[in-house]
Amino acid sequence: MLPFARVTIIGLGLIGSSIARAVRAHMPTVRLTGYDADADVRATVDRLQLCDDVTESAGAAVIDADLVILCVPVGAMAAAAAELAGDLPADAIISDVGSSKAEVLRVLTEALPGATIIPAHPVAGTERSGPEAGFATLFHKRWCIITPGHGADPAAVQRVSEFWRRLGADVETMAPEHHDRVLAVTSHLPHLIAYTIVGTASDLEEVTQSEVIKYSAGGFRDFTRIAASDPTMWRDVFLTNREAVLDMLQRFSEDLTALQRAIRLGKGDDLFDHFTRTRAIRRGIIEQGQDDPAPDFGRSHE
Ligand SMILES: NC(=O)C1=CN([C@@H]2O[C@H](COP(=O)(O)OP(=O)(O)OC[C@H]3O[C@@H](n4cnc5c(N)ncnc54)[C@H](O)[C@@H]3O)[C@@H](O)[C@H]2O)C=CC1
Ligand SMILES: O=C(O)C(=O)Cc1ccc(O)cc1
Repeated sequence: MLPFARVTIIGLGLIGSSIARAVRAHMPTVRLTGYDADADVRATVDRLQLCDDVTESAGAAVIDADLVILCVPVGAMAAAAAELAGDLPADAIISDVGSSKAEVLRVLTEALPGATIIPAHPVAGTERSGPEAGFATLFHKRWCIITPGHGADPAAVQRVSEFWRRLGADVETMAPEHHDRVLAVTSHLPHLIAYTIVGTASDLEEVTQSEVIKYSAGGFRDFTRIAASDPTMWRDVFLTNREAVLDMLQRFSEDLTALQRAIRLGKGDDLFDHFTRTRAIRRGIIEQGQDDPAPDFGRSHE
């Protein structure tokens, strides 16, 4: 049996439109309703026929939903929830796909008192945004982390887990605070480093922009892809996962300083040992079948 019959997606950008496409592909009988605050996005979703209905308000979109998924930037979750609060059916489950979880659970609980809130984070995406960037296979064999709060209804957690499994994801359940620490080091800090290094390279006086582009070897090219990620989305991630990111950043700075010192003092053995340890970590990731699908993930859909 399908976990949900009527699914509403609020926010029809990369992730929302990918969910719509994946629902169409894997659960074609589900009735899909969508709403986006941006009229151009609504028109695009209509043209691409990604939903059965695209409404003119958030309230109209949720009126008979049994699952509502908020796919807006994490800084817009509170406003999106407040907008639909008056029309959310009492038995509906509300979920989201935000990249940070504790703060989102807090604002959703505040905006929707008494609602069944089961947050989730599909750990799958690209640097692109908008409804045309989405694709149906985005979640295939990628993790989706469900982060229920204390006392969440286990049956509701099961239904949301089953929904994501049907979209092709592997599902794990985790406390929101633990999620935020794990993702701070595996996703948020790497994005911050990419944003930094691309800025550093472009600010160099003695190296021209065209040299940076022309001679960007593999490593730097990968950073430029990550640093092209959506500014609104990432601003919100850093502001809503502040403590965990600052803690990981502190540890990272200390480790960077240790490497800096090893270079300055010519301690080749220290550098070699460090690089040997990190090479083993990469090999472990590949052996577990969790390799990055490709730095150009998603481009084949352009
Ligand atoms: N981009 C990625 O790789 C991933 C993003 N996420 C999370 O997914 C969420 C959405 O990200 P994307 O789809 O990449 O962003 P996007 O920018 O492609 O789409 C967001 C959409 O939300 C709409 N929106 C903003 N405020 C709204 C509101 N109050 N009501 C209705 N619609 C509103 C925007 O008009 C836009 O169309 C974010 O919370 C992000 O942290 C999660 C996994 C991966
Ligand atoms: O494009 C990439 O490499 C990503 O890391 C995509 C991504 C961005 C945000 C998330 O919360 C999850 C995945």
